[in-house]
Amino acid sequence: MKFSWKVLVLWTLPALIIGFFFWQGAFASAPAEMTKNTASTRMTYGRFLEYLDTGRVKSVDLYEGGRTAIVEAVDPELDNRMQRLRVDLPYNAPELVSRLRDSNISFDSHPMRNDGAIWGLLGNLVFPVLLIGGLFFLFRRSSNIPGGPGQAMNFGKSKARFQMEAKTGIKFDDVAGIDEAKEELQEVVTFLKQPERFTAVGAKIPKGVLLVGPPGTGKTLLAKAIAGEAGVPFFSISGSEFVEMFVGVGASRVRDLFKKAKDNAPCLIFIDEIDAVGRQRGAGIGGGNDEREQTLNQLLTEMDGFEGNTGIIIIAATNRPDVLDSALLRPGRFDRQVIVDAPDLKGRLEILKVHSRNKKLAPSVSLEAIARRSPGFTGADLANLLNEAAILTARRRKDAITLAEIDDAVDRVVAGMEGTPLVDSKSKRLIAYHEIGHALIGTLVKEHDPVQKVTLIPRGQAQGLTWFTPDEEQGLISRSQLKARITGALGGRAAEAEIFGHSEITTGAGGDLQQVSGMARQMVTRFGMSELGPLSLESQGGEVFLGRDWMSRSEYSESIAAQIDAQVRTIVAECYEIAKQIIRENRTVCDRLVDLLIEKETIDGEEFRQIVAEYTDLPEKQQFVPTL
Ligand SMILES: Nc1ncnc2c1ncn2[C@@H]1O[C@H](COP(=O)(O)OP(=O)(O)OP(=O)(O)O)[C@@H](O)[C@H]1O
Ligand SMILES: [Zn+2]
Repeated sequence: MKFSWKVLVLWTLPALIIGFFFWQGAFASAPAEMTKNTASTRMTYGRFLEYLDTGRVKSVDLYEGGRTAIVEAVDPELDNRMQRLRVDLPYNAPELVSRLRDSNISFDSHPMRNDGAIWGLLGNLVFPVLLIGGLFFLFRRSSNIPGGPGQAMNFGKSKARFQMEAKTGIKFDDVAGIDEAKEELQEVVTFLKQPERFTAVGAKIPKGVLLVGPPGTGKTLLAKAIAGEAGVPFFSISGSEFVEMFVGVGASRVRDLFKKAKDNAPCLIFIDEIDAVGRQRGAGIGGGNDEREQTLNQLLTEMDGFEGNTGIIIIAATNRPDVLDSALLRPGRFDRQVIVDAPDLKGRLEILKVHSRNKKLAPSVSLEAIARRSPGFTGADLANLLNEAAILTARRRKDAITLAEIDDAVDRVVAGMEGTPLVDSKSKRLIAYHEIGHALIGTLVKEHDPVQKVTLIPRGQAQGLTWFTPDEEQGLISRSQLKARITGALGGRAAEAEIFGHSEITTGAGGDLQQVSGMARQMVTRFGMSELGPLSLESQGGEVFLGRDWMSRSEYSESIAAQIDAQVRTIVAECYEIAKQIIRENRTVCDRLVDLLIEKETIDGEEFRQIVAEYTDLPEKQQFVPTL
């Protein structure tokens, strides 16, 4: 943190104040009773009751919240002399207290010895706490003057956790690569800016739009751009923040949010992750979640409670539209859906243009090459990629980002941080065979995507990696392509088993097998590519289609489940056999590639294919591979 007087004053002043009151509190109420609260002789509780019954007790003083009594009693064994005795009482003896009150024994109850000091201290703390609270509030206020450009204001963390930005400062130009979504939402800007145009001809302005798409595709950004273009305030909250532990809190947050929004209309409300509150009611584990349902009901009520021309538009985002309660999607609520998907090649190029505006790129770097190198990247990934590349450039003390940094940044975004390679050892050899297994099968199976590079440099969780260049914008995927992918993914395990023997296979294939099972299962249940025929048997969420409704997996018959499992197993077994066979038949080139990989740590796709081609014919598709 940078040094500033404001911070110094804000922290030291309260500290001094607290210190002062502690010091004062500790002395202020050192009680005078301390002297009375002592007695050297103890008496058991039973004895005390006996004394009480026989009328020997003259006075009782309770201390320490009723846990200790100092009793004055006459002791017959000591010539009826008065004695001060200390009795430890069983905690909280209310009958005793009422009995003493009703008797004519002198009875008093004192705050405990330290009670006095503690209460005094607490009493004295209330003031400084209020003072500090006030100071912080002032500080927050002064640094968050509403209306400042792009300023986020958090309305009282404890109550409504929504953010408000008076001006988002984001324009449609800042959002790229999702042109269709932008076009559809252009109209929303007009709803906010000129509602008269619609109401004049009797059109009902929609209240809610649902943005559907995977994380990081720019849904939040798009919503902010709408607010920015329309020049209206932007309220945002995440669905997960609505739902709290305490029943009723979520509903009251919804109420607060809409109240604030109405006060600031025209404006835009953005609810991220709406599926967190908007799941189908009564579908939760154990019959549902009262708090969530209450929150959802409040949201529905609020949405019904205002007219479309009030100037409030609600935009919600989710990547699971299928789990949403159908009440949310009815007319008058989120009745418009806009898909915000991961960008295609052209889209990625556009996004890269936006995010490279303020970055220094070497002339040799073409954004198009980066776009080609990053299939499947979302807008957030691309922004992250360029930033990582810039960080690497700075670390390497270069003055512009070159292809080397882009390349490393891609690997980093996809697979995580680079680790230190293993020294030559048996396990390094095994990993090399595993990766070469993937790459070799990827190269020799006809329908597989070409190898981009194989490396033994660990990244993230992986000890080695094989990269493939996916067929750009391929669209539909055929059954044989899926089987080729499964075979390739099994290549690592197949090589381990063929070379080192079944007893030496390792956990390194765990991730591969997960992918394999996922793909094979989808072939059977989603794409109707097995002997079970062209049937959709399972939704993405793991639900199963039976007759008219989607049901959870446990609801369909054991026999269907068994048939699905058998089909999945057949596909995987078949692919695994092919993979092992390819390794067996190409053992010589496999060994040579492993030696080379251990020596060089990385082999690029072109070199890899050249070496393989010396031993065997490459399938046609693999012979001409565009490189970056
Ligand atoms: N289409 C895009 N154009 C430009 N930048 C984008 C785009 N998509 C994402 N980004 C960048 O990624 C960041 C994160 O995106 P954003 O938060 O909008 O994604 P999201 O879809 O809302 O994700 P989530 O569902 O995880 O909230 C943005 O701030 C922006 O820098
Ligand atoms: Zn693997």
